[in-house]
Amino acid sequence: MYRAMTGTPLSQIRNFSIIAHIDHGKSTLADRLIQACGALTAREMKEQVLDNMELEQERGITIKAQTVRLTYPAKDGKTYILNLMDTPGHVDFAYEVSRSLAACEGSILVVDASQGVEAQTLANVYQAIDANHEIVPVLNKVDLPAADVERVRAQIEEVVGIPADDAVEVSAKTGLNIEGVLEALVTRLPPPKGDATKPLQALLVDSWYDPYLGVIILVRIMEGTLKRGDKIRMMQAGSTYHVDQVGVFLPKMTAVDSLGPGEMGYINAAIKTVADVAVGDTVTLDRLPAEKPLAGFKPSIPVVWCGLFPIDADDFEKLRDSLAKLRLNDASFHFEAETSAALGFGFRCGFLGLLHLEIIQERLSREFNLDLIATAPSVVYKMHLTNGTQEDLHNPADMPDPGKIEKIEEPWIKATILVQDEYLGSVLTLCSERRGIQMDLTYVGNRAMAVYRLPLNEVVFDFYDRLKSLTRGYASFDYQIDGYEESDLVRISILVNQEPVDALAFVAHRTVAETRGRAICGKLKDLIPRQLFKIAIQASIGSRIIARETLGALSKDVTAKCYGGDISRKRKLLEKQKEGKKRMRQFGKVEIPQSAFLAALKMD
Ligand SMILES: Nc1nc2c(ncn2[C@@H]2O[C@H](COP(=O)(O)OP(=O)(O)OP(=O)(O)O)[C@@H](O)[C@H]2O)c(=O)[nH]1
Repeated sequence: MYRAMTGTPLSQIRNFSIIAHIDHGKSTLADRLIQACGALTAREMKEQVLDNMELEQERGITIKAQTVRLTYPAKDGKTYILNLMDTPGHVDFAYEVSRSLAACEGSILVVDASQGVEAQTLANVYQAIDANHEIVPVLNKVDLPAADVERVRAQIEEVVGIPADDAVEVSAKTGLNIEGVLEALVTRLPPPKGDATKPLQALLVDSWYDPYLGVIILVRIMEGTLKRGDKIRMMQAGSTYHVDQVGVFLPKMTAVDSLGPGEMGYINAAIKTVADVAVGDTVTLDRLPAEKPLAGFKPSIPVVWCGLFPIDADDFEKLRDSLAKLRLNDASFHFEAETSAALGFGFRCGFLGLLHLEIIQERLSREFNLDLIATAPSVVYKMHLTNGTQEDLHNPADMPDPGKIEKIEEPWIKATILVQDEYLGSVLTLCSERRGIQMDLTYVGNRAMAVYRLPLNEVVFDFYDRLKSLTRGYASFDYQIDGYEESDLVRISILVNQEPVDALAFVAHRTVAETRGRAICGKLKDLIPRQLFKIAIQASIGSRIIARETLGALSKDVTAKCYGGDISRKRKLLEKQKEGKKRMRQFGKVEIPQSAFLAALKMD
């Protein structure tokens, strides 16, 4: 068994995260640091060891925070333990960034020297500053001809507001000056504090399900010592467990005898499911508990909800099992059973954001082979009812009668957008179309930085896609939830052949209700195949119809064109039609194709 480097003084431990805008080279740099510290031989060095989920590798994004312990013999002659916490780069996972930061004393800020400061660079730095981190700026990709080190250095000072004179210039790709980063970690970041003899206080940073070992939890020891065989207690949850194993990531999981203050490692303690442990909780010893828990961080709350329904009703149980399996490794994702008059039995699912939603949906179809209909994503509204109660509305279809509603509050965000001057006009128009309120407009080098407050409802569906297409992919975007505000919101119902289609119901601000209702009816007219009879497609607020389209009747015989006796061709056509029908949903007498659900709600 690997023995802990017991006796490593705190002064020779450094705990750090790497923060960066997406694609600035965080994972590549992490790999280089691991390689430089000899944790893996070149042959073992699989590309991007930290991004180990298949989907993560394919999409090139980091979803789950990971940690690695490195051993570095520094120029001062001493050997240091460097604990690296990986952090995800995308806005949806900002919460995971904050908990990784809480476990460290410092951060490396990676900025692509050919791109400069981006929206997430700022958002991440502010989080690191909030966590009292010492920050080491690193200018990456200096091998690129387009790298402009001096310009980006000045940007970091002006826009980010931290000194960048001694920013480390590296190329994570070629391996240039990786030692400069390691030396900066040792000389510029503070060592952790803590007392090995105090009662145990360990921050629960992450947890996941390992098919062989069961639930693994990742902790950062703040005070005290944790040993194999100890009985631990979760201070907030109150539950207790026997520790079967403690260990560190080298980056392979390696058992050690004990973990002391300042260290990061894992605990395996026969915990049944990830839902039993709360990230942010404090782990202490049952026989000698700490007086109080550590200041945890806010729990992650799903902000975007949508319904997931199996296309084939027989897949309902399979969907339930698959969702439960995904939840084992992702406690931030929520689901509860739901019934829809239109779509049958399914689940209402909560996500941290749209990317999170997309990832879960893709994993369901790819790993579990499920064909699903997803309803339009919705934010969580706070409903204040006339009877004095308050409830959270996750599904527009459940909205109470307008007469029972005193007021409705909706979530707002603070968004930061960086964009080239030439696209600024269209970005400002997009923001104001989405009820945005401009808070600030400044310049970062030759790019504009617009700060807006926007209702989240206007952003969840296609804001990011629209922003990207308006700016040909150049805009960078980041947001934080920024409170709830009362708003004049109404539920718009869509009726097909007089039948309300609950899965198409949505909530919108009264001022845009009619335009959106009309747009959706218009789109549905093109998306719903003609039937043998005329169909009315309507949008309504309560009993008031605000838009109407009529779909003319048509008799459609797919085999009409095959006269003659070619039976096999006829059969093929009919088979094809049957396949198509499987992808439709019957509403009264009308069949609506699956593609209509999302397409109808896309705004142009
Ligand atoms: N030329 C050059 N390319 C680099 C360098 N570092 C990283 N890259 C490339 O930049 C791209 C993004 O790098 P990643 O390490 O995946 O970026 P990341 O910041 O980890 O991205 P996320 O994990 O999605 O947050 C990859 O194609 C890398 O090969 C560098 O120093 N020079």
